[in-house]
Amino acid sequence: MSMIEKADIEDLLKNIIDPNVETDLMSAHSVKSIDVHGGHVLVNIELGYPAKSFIDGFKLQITDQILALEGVSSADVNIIVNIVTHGVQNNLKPIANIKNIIAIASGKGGVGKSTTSVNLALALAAEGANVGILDADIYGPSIPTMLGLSGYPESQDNKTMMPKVSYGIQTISIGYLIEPDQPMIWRGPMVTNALQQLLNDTNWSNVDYLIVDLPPGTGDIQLTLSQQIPVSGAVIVTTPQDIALIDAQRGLGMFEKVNVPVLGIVENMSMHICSECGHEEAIFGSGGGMAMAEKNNLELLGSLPLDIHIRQFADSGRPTVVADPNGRATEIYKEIARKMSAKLALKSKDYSSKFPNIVVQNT
Ligand SMILES: Nc1ncnc2c1ncn2[C@@H]1O[C@H](COP(=O)(O)OP(=O)(O)OP(=O)(O)O)[C@@H](O)[C@H]1O
Repeated sequence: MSMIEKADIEDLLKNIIDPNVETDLMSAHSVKSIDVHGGHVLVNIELGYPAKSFIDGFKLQITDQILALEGVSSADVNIIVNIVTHGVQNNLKPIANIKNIIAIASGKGGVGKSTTSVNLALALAAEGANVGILDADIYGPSIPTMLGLSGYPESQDNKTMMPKVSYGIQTISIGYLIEPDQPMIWRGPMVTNALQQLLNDTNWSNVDYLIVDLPPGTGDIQLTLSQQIPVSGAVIVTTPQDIALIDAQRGLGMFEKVNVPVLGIVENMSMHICSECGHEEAIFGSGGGMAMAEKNNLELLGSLPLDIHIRQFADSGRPTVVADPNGRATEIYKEIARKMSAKLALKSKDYSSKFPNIVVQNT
């Protein structure tokens, strides 16, 4: 029997693709160590994104492939998760106790941006991350309703607010501070101030990802926000309709302008599945999200169906990911959450690998 060597294991790991980053384990810099003693192989892997529902299956897949190599008698594969802080645009100052801010944006209203934000936040939490949501939709805050929360946030020092917590998610929203039927007639600068206060005056606790549910559109407010809040990445939610796509394209342009990397596109309401007969119908067209992703060299992170349960769960304050944890839609939300956070983890590695090698020459 031939002896197994570390290089053989490296070769194997170069051919195992992590589906969340869509890159092999070696190129993604996920392999921290490989030890080979006789026929025993020990591999330590570190993922930069939460992946509770994925790790066991992936570990088994890697172990089986190592065991199938000639000369291997036993294999141990350890996978740990380490979520770190990633870079932000224009060297803005990080917010205390928040590692990464991800903005969720849409070009136009009503495409399901808030529903997607809430479910992605819950999906990140289900995958093992500490998560917060900042409801930046000052004119139409919907996060409190979707998470079944209301009432004024508590304050322990009369200066800062405690986030209101639901299903383990820390949240803050202007909706907690105003009466539900109070009209919001603020001008741009007031809104920007209110938002900065919500972000900075909340006692966040050890947040890995703060999801910011931005207002729809790409006006001055969104632009100012994306210039003032230290955002690590953005996700664009769109429906497959042409008009929504045109607006979403503008959203993309806005983030490019302020140097915030767009992590990908989520297509919402992409297919209607009839609750009576199961028939699938592309009410808002089909393939639009994919076409847009391809055109902009971005990834379509996933597509959610137009599903009456998604609306009913969100309206009742118990979004899909908590109401139906084993359902297909939850699986899609978790997959998108993993891909989006994996993309973020990979981007900063890309960035660090772009630094030139410094060669010191002895003359
Ligand atoms: N995939 C889906 N299937 C069925 N209903 C959905 C889906 N996504 C969102 N909805 C419903 O569509 C409506 C609009 O969703 P939501 O409030 O999330 O949109 P939005 O883009 O945040 O809107 P706005 O920013 O204009 O307030 C809600 O009633 C929501 O429950």
